Amino acid sequence: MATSVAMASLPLGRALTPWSADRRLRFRSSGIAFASLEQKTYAQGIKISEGNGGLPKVSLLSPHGSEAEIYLFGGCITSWKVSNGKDLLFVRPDAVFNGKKPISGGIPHCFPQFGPGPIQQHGFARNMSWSIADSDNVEGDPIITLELRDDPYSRSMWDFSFQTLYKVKLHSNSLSTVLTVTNTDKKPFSFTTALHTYFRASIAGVSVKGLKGCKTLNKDPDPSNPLEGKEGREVITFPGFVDCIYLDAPKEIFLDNGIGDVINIQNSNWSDAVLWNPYMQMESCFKDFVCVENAKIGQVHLEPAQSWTAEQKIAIS
Ligand SMILES: O=P(O)(O)OC[C@H]1O[C@@H](O)[C@H](O)[C@@H](O)[C@@H]1O
Repeated sequence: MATSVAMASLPLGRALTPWSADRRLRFRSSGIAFASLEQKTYAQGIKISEGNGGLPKVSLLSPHGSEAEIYLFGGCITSWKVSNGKDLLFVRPDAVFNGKKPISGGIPHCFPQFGPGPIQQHGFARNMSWSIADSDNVEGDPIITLELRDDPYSRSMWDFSFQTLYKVKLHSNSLSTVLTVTNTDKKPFSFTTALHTYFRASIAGVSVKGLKGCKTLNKDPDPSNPLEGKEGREVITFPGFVDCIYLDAPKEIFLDNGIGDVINIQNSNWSDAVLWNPYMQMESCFKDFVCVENAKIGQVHLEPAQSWTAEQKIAIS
């Protein structure tokens, strides 16, 4: 039976955005934020706790044994474990949890710019604190909806009023996310976006299937001036540096992570895909992950009050 616990957006979440050092210190020392977060009632299978660096973390726990963790800072899913306990996502060893720099790993947001472009690489959404807008439980599957709105920090880079809602649902063998961007301004805006998913992997054994025939924009060697091409391979492997955009990618692609799992990556309305492995640029960890990203590389144009939505579902067979 579906249980729904609707909550007002936490004003504190807004107050914590952007996550300046002063605010973080106040947050950590006073405990007000946690008290406020912990006092709320959440749907079954949802827990709020203090994560790395004292940052608030949402845990989703499924009765089937799967688990996910999401940091409100960046709205970043940092862990997705299926019932065998193996984490299918990867957080880089150099990741910091200081509420100032984006968390490097898991599923960071790129919004409102995939990049490169006029504002910071991958935009500011991964660098701001999201709030909890709602929680739910449908037939045992926990669901959390996070929200991000503009504030002076975002406005300093991108002067628009917006709302993004990010609904994360944990199933027994999959994790689905729905991202909705709404123009709450009086003027139109355009954006690009991506879910920059870091999958745990053994790079020598990694392959991606399903992208043959796509138009490509190869960011190697020059990310600002990508080379146009067409993917001719059924099976893409990662023998060296890879940084490539696939335009009009299919609704389903398959990742063999080289450590025993085939992950089915489905999407609706994420029109493009990105494959990235930094190879020797990240000598200490490139062997342990691959990024397979659902993206929207062409500008999404929204008139006032219009919304754009895209869904991603990652599942193991
Ligand atoms: O910001 P991060 O997590 O280090 O990722 C950077 C990489 O992200 C990828 O999505 C881009 O295609 C690369 O060009 C870029 O270098």
